[in-house]
Amino acid sequence: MNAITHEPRPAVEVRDLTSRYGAFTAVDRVSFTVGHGELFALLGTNGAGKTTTIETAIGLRRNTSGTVRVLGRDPWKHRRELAGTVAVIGQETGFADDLTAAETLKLWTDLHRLPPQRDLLERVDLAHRAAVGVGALSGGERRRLDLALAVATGPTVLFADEPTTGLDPASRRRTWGLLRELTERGTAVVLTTHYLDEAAELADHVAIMDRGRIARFGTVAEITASYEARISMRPNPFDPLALPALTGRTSVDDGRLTVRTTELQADLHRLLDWAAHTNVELADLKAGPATLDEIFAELETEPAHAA
Ligand SMILES: Nc1ncnc2c1ncn2[C@@H]1O[C@H](COP(=O)(O)OP(=O)(O)OP(=O)(O)O)[C@@H](O)[C@H]1O
Repeated sequence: MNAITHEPRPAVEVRDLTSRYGAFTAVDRVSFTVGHGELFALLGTNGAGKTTTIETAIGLRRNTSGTVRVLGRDPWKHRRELAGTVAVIGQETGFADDLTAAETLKLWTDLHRLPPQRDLLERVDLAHRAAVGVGALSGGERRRLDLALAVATGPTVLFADEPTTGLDPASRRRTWGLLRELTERGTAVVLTTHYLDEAAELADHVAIMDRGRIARFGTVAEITASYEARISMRPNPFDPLALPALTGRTSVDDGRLTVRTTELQADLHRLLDWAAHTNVELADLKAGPATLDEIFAELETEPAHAA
């Protein structure tokens, strides 16, 4: 139906993308590529530039400099041609607000000459909202309807801006299943999210944006491995001077002891051993890699990027 064919080149190529709002640089020389069947997750603090990047990639915003190619095309110039193969979650669907969710899905499948797919509303937890006008759906429900439309057609590229924000854990997992189904069918997915577990679950590669730049890139495991692991607890009784020798750095905040360490297992062993021998209770003990919040907090303390 459309002239865009699969090419060996990446589905999405962003090179040195810079976007300014007046004098303010919201996206600063960002580069990444996404292959067919790959899921690329963009994470970042609020205002890091994720939405601006996505809006540029779907042709809603013109970049100040750099190049953006989606299926080899400039999305700003070829948005209409790309519309048949590129789907977007999180922007206006373009459907009439007074059509119900069920009517919207039927119109969509009819337009694409697909058989009716009534179970799709159920799969995105919208069966109970089937008769509700699209205009009366919440933001999260609209994103799920967008996802149902995307799953129905199996787009070549899907841009999903925070598809799971506001969903309960069970709905999030169902959404993950549908996104995985799409990548297995070859769809390239660019996802923005505020959740590291979501990126860990789904993404082949992750970029963490901070103040317009990609501050970290890799798999979630690679990124978290580049930060010290954390052990934290509320020792009871607590005498900071009685702690055993540890490899990691300790800090105390409001009775909670935190150890930042590159030797998680060894330091945890030392602490447990010490607690057993000294009859100290390690209340609310947590141990594991740095969380996204901790990574963001550390990024924020890094100096602003050099120009
Ligand atoms: N229309 C605009 N005019 C001026 N500044 C803008 C405009 N839109 C966004 N910005 C600024 O550009 C920066 C990047 O915004 P953007 O929405 O891309 O970030 P984000 O990473 O998607 O944030 P969030 O997670 O909060 O959605 C922010 O500092 C924001 O205030």
